[in-house]
Amino acid sequence: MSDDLTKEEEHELAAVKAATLIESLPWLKRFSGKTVVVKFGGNAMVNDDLKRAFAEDMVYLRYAGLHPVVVHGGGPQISAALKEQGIASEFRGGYRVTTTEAITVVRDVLAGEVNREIVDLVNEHGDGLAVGVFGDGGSLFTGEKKGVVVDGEHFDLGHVGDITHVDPSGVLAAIEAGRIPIVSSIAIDDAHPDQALNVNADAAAGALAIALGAAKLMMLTDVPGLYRNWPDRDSIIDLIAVDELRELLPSLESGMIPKMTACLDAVVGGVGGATIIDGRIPHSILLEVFTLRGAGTEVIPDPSRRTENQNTHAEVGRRVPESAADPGRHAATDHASTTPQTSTTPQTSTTPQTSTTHQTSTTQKGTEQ
Ligand SMILES: Nc1ncnc2c1ncn2[C@@H]1O[C@H](COP(=O)(O)OP(=O)(O)O)[C@@H](O)[C@H]1O
Ligand SMILES: CC(=O)N[C@@H](CCC(=O)OP(=O)(O)O)C(=O)O
Repeated sequence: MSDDLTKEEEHELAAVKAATLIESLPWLKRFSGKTVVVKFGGNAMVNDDLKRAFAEDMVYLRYAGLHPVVVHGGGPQISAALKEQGIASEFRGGYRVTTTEAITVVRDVLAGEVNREIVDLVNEHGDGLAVGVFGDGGSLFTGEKKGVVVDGEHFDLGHVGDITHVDPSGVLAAIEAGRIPIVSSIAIDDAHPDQALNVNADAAAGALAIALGAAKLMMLTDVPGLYRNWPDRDSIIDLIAVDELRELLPSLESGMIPKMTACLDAVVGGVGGATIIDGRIPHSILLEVFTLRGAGTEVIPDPSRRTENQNTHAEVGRRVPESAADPGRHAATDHASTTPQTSTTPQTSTTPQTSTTHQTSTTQKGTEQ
């Protein structure tokens, strides 16, 4: 403890630390032995201190008895590589238009550079626990091409796809071996199995969380959470049930569209809860998992549709508004099971998403990140 502190201050500080530790007890009990999927976005990867804090968090979760699975993005890193090679890159409705020339770069950056970097980082703190898994290896992700409708106009996105099939056996084997899988968001194109598809990393994290029957999905990003009226900073949402999110979805912009769609699909698909977290705050994952208040915006199931896996929030009384925490209705289990879904189709979306045409967006992500 600091020499500058009085004895009384030292005792107070110790009491705060003890209170923080003991606050984590219900969450340790709740999540120990459970799988949590963490989406690590490219925007959260630009700072070395944050990357190190993220790696420490993954190792901490593992040693606390949870099974973290990382799905990473790499949007800014892909943009930089494409620019360096003089390949044009633009976004439509939150998705990168990916030409035949670009898909090779996308795969090289995600599976080569970014995946290896995260594996190395986690291994620095975690005694070799991390293992890299490529989405298009061992048929983890299979997908089909998708297009997007923006302002009523249909756009071809090239080698971009939705995941239609997840085979999580490789990831499950890694989890069972006590490892931390680090997964890149590339899929095999079902129509052309020798070709890769560029899959939005949020969508990949959501699909994997469903297939693993995860207790939680956490998405690290560069804002404190979801804003009802973006960019009005007073409109941050702490907790949102899927019905309300479904209504809000058409008003969202750019990168928030795939992110919130993935959260919605994950929770509808049986994942315990999905949270958007500010990745710019060091150790925000630990705050989300182990504190009563949590962090960011949490998406929860509608009360009448909760599964056993999804009772956690209401039971512990965390952030749940009265309307969403109707204890009389918790037992209802009218949809997805809590057991790992293996090779079934994970996209149980009730959002305005189809396999070929995605959510209409009123605005577009810029041509370069
Ligand atoms: N309603 C909203 N609430 C919060 N952020 C929003 C909203 N609508 C659009 N955004 C934008 O979405 C961005 C996050 O998406 P994205 O850039 O794809 O993140 P990441 O790279 O972390 O996946 C934010 O930085 C913000 O600019
Ligand atoms: C289709 C599509 O847009 N794919 C994304 C994949 C990477 C990603 O999602 O990275 P972030 O999570 O860092 O944004 C892209 O090419 O940028």
